[in-house]
Amino acid sequence: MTHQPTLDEIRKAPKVLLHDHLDGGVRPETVIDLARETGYDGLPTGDVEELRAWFREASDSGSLERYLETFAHTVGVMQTRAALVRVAAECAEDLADDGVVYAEVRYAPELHTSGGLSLDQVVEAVLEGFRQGSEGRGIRVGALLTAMRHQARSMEIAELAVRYRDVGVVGFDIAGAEAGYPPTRHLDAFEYLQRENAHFTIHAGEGFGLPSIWQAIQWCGADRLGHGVRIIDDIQVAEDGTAKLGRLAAYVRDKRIPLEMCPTSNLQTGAATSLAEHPIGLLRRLYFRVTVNTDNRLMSDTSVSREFARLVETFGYGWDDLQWFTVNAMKSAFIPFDERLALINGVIKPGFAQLKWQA
Ligand SMILES: O=c1[nH]cnc2c1ncn2[C@H]1C[C@H](O)[C@@H](CO)O1
Ligand SMILES: [Zn+2]
Repeated sequence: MTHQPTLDEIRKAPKVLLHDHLDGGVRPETVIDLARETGYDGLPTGDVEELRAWFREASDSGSLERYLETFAHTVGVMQTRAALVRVAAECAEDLADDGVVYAEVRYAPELHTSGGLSLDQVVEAVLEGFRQGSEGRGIRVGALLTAMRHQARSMEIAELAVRYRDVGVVGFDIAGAEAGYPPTRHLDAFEYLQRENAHFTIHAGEGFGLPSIWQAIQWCGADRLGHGVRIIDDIQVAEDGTAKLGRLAAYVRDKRIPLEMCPTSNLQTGAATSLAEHPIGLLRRLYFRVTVNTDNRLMSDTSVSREFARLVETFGYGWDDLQWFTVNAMKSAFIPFDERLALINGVIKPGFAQLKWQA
């Protein structure tokens, strides 16, 4: 290994993204275009660069609740079929340009019906956009349907996810403010999904701590954890660096439960204080099944490559670490085993081997 991977080299690596919100990754210029086309008049500015900076700064609030307020503007312009097709197509294009070869992109269908679309029409529009944007670009994009945890539509959304599972929807999720809205509030939806042999992840351990993670896994049966950073509260590190895992942390590691970590987003919402102190460093050292994600590319002005580059800079990671995160993510995807394996052996490993050879 001669030098640390640079951002340009990382962009060329075949990457996998499991946690990315469609309404958190809209291009600023598209937000402005769509606002004009759909008559949305709530934007803080009509200038592309100012709007890009506004999202980044307004999201730096240190609170998940305030961070989520910025979504009013993206959701506000995503209320027509044409807008949803465009945003989804551009999402697939942007991820492919960043070198992502497999992505699971999530959004909440219930937030996109105020212009008169039905839930089914919302799902069909987004799938069409992913299809258009992926075509010929060497990327596969699956959808995760999110239910908002403060609302009461999770069963309906879970049924929607099952209905569309053979045509591009690969799983289910709950998102929104975590404190006060525990995962068990949606237990019926999770039990339904389990009976249907369907996959789901749960945002847990981001804006709230261990009880949320415990419920997500032990009551609801989550396959993966969105963020999960607060699992760190169940790990004690002695002065000599040795770590003692509590029962929940040990369970998460032993069962290889994937953690969808989103470092930059966590700094903005206050889930972590600095990148150097971000739990990802310890969790990677302890071989938890860590994956690296963007959460919201617009709000965090980021990409998978940039998240990787920041980790390289902070923790001194090399190609082997980046490949490890990537293989972890591919193993944790919600598509069938044989398809995951084909991507690992046919795309990811050869891609990283070439970059390592060139380094
Ligand atoms: O990091 C997050 N935690 C909880 N909820 C989130 C996060 N990022 C986005 N959301 C919410 C806001 C979006 O409107 C919704 C669906 O993508 O999910
Ligand atoms: Zn998220």
